[in-house]
Amino acid sequence: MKILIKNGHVIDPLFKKDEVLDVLIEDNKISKIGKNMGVEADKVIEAAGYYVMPGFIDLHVHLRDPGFTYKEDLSSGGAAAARGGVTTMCAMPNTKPVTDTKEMVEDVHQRAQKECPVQVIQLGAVTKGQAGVELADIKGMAEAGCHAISEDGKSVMNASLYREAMKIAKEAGISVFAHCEDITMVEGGVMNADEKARSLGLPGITNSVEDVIVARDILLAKETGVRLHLCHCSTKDSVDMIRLAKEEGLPVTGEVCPHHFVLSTDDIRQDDGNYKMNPPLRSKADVEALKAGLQADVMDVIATDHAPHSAEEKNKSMKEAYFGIVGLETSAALTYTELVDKGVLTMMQMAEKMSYNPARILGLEDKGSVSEGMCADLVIFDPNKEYKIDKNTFLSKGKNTPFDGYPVKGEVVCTIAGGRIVYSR
Ligand SMILES: NC(=O)N[C@@H](CC(=O)O)C(=O)O
Ligand SMILES: [Zn+2]
Ligand SMILES: [Zn+2]
Repeated sequence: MKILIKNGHVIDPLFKKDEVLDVLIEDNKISKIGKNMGVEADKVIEAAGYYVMPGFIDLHVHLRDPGFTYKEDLSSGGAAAARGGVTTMCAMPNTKPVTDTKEMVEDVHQRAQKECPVQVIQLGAVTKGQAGVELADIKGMAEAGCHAISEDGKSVMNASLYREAMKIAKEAGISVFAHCEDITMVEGGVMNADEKARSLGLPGITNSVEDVIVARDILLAKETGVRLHLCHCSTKDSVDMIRLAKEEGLPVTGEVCPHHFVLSTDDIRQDDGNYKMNPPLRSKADVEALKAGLQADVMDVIATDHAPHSAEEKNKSMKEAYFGIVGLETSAALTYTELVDKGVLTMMQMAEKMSYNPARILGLEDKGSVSEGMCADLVIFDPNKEYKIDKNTFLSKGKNTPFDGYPVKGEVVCTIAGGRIVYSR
């Protein structure tokens, strides 16, 4: 199968290409890139006025499969990813049972080949059952291709055990993806600890709940030499600590989720569970620090933390609702609208943070770039389309979003994964 994408504005972070070009795909590879190519193809896609970018690589997705498939499964999560321009995604292991063995990682990888239109990389848990007591088979899961371990949903509170896990991960050549939250400090908090929480009569989560674990984990990464990726950073001090770690040359990367750079605690108008996520929406000062961190490339990755839940689990008060919101189908539009269109990031930086840098973190040599010989994972993006986000159009089973009705600019026109068209507007 040959697909020719004509006249698109190619953004390639690897060779820093930023110009109108044609892209030819043959089978699952990008075979040729050039100006006004006159080649025969089975399918020609006219992309004038659109960006052609490397398919997005989302390092942080909850696919809920196995065990919570009423919230999402490989197929519905895959459809949502394709619609969002995501061609590779990392599935977090807080499933039921917890994904903590080599066999479970292999099972998801095998099923995903049939059930999911985009690539799934299943991450392994750090401890058995995410119970924080005994280490999971990190080496075995690495052999099964997990690329990283994560206890996401919580932190491994026993620093000695975590340090041991880091040593094994380092040895196995995989990364640690850290959810930073000192559970002993949460004290029942459901949103940012501030005036808004007090006015709503809700218990708050302070910034230090995140910051003390960010500090600890950077120090543990320094000691063990493991590649550390800090998930869903939400505070100014997280950004500052990652800056310092990078200045020291440590292999530390930082992730920001769209909801944390678009919304602040001020946007919470009432006690609505769809505004509840972990970490919570923070102050305006934190939001500005996250944006500045992204702009300065202190923060490397934009990932969704796509966390689908059922309507019953979310349409209630903050105290009762589960933590988490969906993100796969809103991430590109929110990033373009809030960061690129407003001049915070260039289009190249968007491609770096949503594709190139994640590919480097995962060690995927043939992804994250629109250049000859690379895997044919591409997204065609229309930067001019203006519309309001409508949760009823989501292909995800999860409709839990605070962005329903939110005006955005930018839409995925077409997603190509492994040389196959997996989504078309
Ligand atoms: N982010 C969330 O609020 N929830 C996530 C867990 C997590 O990412 O920590 C979930 O699994 O629902
Ligand atoms: Zn988390
Ligand atoms: Zn998560």
